Amino acid sequence: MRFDVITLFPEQFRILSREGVVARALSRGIAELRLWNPRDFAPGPHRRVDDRPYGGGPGMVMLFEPLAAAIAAARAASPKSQVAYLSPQGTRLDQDAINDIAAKPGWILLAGRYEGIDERLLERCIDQEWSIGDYVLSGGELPAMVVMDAAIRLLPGALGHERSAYEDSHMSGLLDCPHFSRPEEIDGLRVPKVLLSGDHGAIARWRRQQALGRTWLKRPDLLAKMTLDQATTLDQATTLDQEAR
Ligand SMILES: CN1CCN(C(=O)c2nonc2N)CC1
Repeated sequence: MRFDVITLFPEQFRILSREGVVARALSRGIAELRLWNPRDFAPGPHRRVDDRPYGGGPGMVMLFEPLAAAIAAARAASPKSQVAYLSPQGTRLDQDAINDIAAKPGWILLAGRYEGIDERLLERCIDQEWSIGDYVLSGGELPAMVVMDAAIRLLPGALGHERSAYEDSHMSGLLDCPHFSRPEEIDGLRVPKVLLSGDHGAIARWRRQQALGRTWLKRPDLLAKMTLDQATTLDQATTLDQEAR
């Protein structure tokens, strides 16, 4: 899977290639990342990438021409990729959306800055607009990294234990179950006995019950979204899990 990111701050993306799941996926060729700086596509000696907004008002707007040229160059390099702009006005991303994103061959992510981009880019050059949440950040770089992290970890081979991605929160439509590790007791707080029993069926049932209970208490909206067939799939997965262990 390939990501092309259009950003005025390519250095920010160094963190992705340093350590962790994404860095490992990049080093193994499971995912690719190429960065495009609009300033390299800005004409004239000053290579302007922003200017004042028509109609007045605070801040600056990113200019159409350099971004359109950078998008065209990225499209030429990644012809199978669609273009997505990260912004608070975009479609709010959830795990289902990330699953769909991860199923595509690649994405060109436009990370905006300042007050935003010239609106005509959305009409002429951008295929999708995504938001990572209803709050305003200082730029689109962190949202782009959030999308890359969430999608790349789903790719085959990206995580050590293939099933981990499936068992994570939200993958099954539920919140995650509680996790415990050594020691068995901390300040009178003991690890649930079932987790020490070695009975994998009982452990799987306990974990599913905990996930359902937590979701009911913390995010009942997720349960409302969950269809009966998903719940059945969850049961089947758990049964398969039991048989496999
Ligand atoms: C121009 N720039 C404004 C700030 N921004 C966001 O707040 C954002 N992006 O994706 N989800 C979000 N929330 C990115 C774009």
